[in-house]
Formats: sequence, structure tokens, C-alpha cells
Amino acid sequence: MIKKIIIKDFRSEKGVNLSDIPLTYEVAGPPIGTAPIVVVNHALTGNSSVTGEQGWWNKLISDEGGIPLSHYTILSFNIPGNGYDGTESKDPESFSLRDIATLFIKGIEHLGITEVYCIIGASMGGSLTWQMAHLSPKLAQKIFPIACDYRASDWLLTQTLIQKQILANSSDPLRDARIHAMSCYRTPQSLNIRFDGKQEQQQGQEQLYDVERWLLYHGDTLKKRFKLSAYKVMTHLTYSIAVCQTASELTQIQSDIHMVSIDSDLLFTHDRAVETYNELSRLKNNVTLDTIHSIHGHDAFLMEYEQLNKIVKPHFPIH
Ligand SMILES: CC(=O)SCCNC(=O)CCNC(=O)[C@H](O)C(C)(C)COP(=O)(O)OP(=O)(O)OC[C@H]1O[C@@H](n2cnc3c(N)ncnc32)[C@H](O)[C@@H]1OP(=O)(O)O
Repeated sequence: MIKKIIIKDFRSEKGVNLSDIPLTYEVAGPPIGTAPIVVVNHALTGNSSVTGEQGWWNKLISDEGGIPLSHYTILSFNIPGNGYDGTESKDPESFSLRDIATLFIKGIEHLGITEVYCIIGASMGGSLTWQMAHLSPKLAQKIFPIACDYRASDWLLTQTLIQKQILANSSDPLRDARIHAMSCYRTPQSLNIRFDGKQEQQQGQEQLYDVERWLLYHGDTLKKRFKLSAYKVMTHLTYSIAVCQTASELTQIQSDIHMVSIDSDLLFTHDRAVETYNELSRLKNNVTLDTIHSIHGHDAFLMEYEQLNKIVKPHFPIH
């Protein structure tokens, strides 16, 4: 069930004073106060529905997965304006990722939570995890930033600009932005092996390669469940990832840091994660980096559950 709290006074990074910001969230597993709390941050097109039949990370967060749902309280906020929180943003650039992290921290305080066991998220949700821990260095015992970066790389800014151009100029902006995004979420190898140049005959329909039909399917599917205004909000948030300028500035985080990277990720590339880890682990003891080996690229955080669960599980013991 989606619940709502109101954040009373908030000054955004842009310097705008805002009052009464609705922040919606879901809780799964044991009620708040009865088990260690895990805050889960969603990515670009995600939402607060993490677990259960429709939950987007239900293969990670379940008694069979890496985070046993019977033993950990899962708290997940909707990013304001993501289209699942009942609001529609008039200005997609009103919040930065740092603003969202501040709002989530205020939300946690509002719910009376003083200790968080873990903050976890992947992709933009992973960057949000870095940002929350950087803003509130003692908030969580451990953090899991997965397939993400603490600062938008020039490569990510390149892809974001393409996304913005498509959103501004296409006659079917959400579909076309999704198609381009899917090409960043997979690898050439993943698509080449899967589709192998095939072209299924479709009676009475335009003849397309299977990969083209798959891309169009994803474009059309997103249009059915996502608002254009929300996609613009989320695209701006991706653009605004700027926790700090150098990895050494992340040392102020007091939580144990468990980074996870995907060796074939074309969006948040593995070499950047290794650089961050090398710099951080030189200065700080409690940092680890695990690598998911996959041909699929960025999407592997939603596909390679055998590996992801194996990495995460030892950090979520059953008490
Ligand atoms: C900055 C950030 O935060 S980025 C992070 C954002 N990440 C995302 O949004 C994730 C995007 N990726 C997806 O959504 C992926 O589909 C995943 C990772 C969830 C699942 O990947 P896969 O298991 O390979 O599934 P796949 O992509 O093939 O999707 C399956 C669907 O495609 C359909 N499909 C498969 N092949 C074709 C084809 N040739 N033509 C048309 N449809 C097809 C299937 O019928 C199925 O439909 P259904 O979901 O309605 O049942």
C-alpha cells in the first residue's frame, strides 16, 4: 500500500523555497521498528513497489533472494514527480539528485527512524544511495551502490543530452527515448547473440528485424506505464548526479561501502567503478567491490540474480 507524508519546508538547491511536498512510500516485510531497515532507491523508470508479485526487485528482495523479506523491513520512496506518486511536475528541473536525497532523509526522520541497516539502489538509485550516505554519513550501517557512479561521467552526460534532444524533438518522444536508452542498457554482444539477425514473418505487418520489434515493444510498453513529464524529471536527475568531485571525498561516509559493478556496463562503466574503488579503498578500510560478470551490460542488475543474490546475501544474515 502506498502511504504519504508531507515534507513541510524545503529549500531546493536552486534556491526555491517549497512547502508541503508530498513524499510517497511503501513498506514491505516486518513493520517499521520490528526489524532492521533497508532503504531501497529506485532507478530511472522504477517506483516504490519493490517486492511482491509486481515488485521490480522481487528476485533480490524475497526469502529466496539476497535480502530475506521476512527478516528485514523494506522502505522505498517514490521520487517526487516519477508519475507513481500522484503528482505531475511542471518543471522537470526543479529538483537535483541531491534534493531528492535530502527529501528521502527527511522522510526517514519523519517516520521516526533513527537507524538504517542498509541503503541499496542500482543505476540512478545507486547514485542516490551514494548521495544519501554522503549527506548523512552515519545514517546507515552499510550501503550498496550498484551499477552507478557518484558523479555523472562525460559519457553519461553524452547519453543524457541525446535523451534530452529526443524528448524535445521527436514526434513520439517517450518511445524514441526508451529505444535509445535500451541501447545503453544492453551490449552489442547481448543483442547480437539473442536476435542473431532474425526476422520473424508477421502476416499483415511491417517487416521488421526481431531486435527492432523488441525495441519498439519496449518503447510502446513504457508509454503505457510512464508519463512523459516523469521521464523528463528522471532524465534531469540522471544529469544532476554530482555527489562530489573526487572519490576521495566519499571517505566521509562512515557506513560500510559495498560497491557492485557490471563488467560489461556501457552506461555506468566498470572502469569508473574500479577507479572509485581503488581511490576509496586506499583511504578507507570498510569498502568492497564485487563484479557481476555478464554479456548483458547495465540491465544485468535486473537479470543476473544468481550472481547479485550471492554477492548481497552474506550481508543480510537472518537473526
Ligand atoms: C539511469 C537509470 O536509472 S537506467 C535504469 C533503467 N533500467 C530499466 O529501465 C530497465 C530496462 N530493461 C528492461 O526493462 C528489461 O526488459 C529487463 C532487464 C527488465 C528484462 O530483460 P529480459 O529478461 O531480457 O526481458 P525482455 O527485455 O526481452 O522483455 C520481455 C518482453 O519483451 C517481449 N519481447 C521479447 N522479444 C521480442 C520481440 N522480438 N519483439 C517484441 N517483443 C519482444 C516479450 O514478449 C516480453 O513481453 P512481456 O514483458 O510483456 O511479457
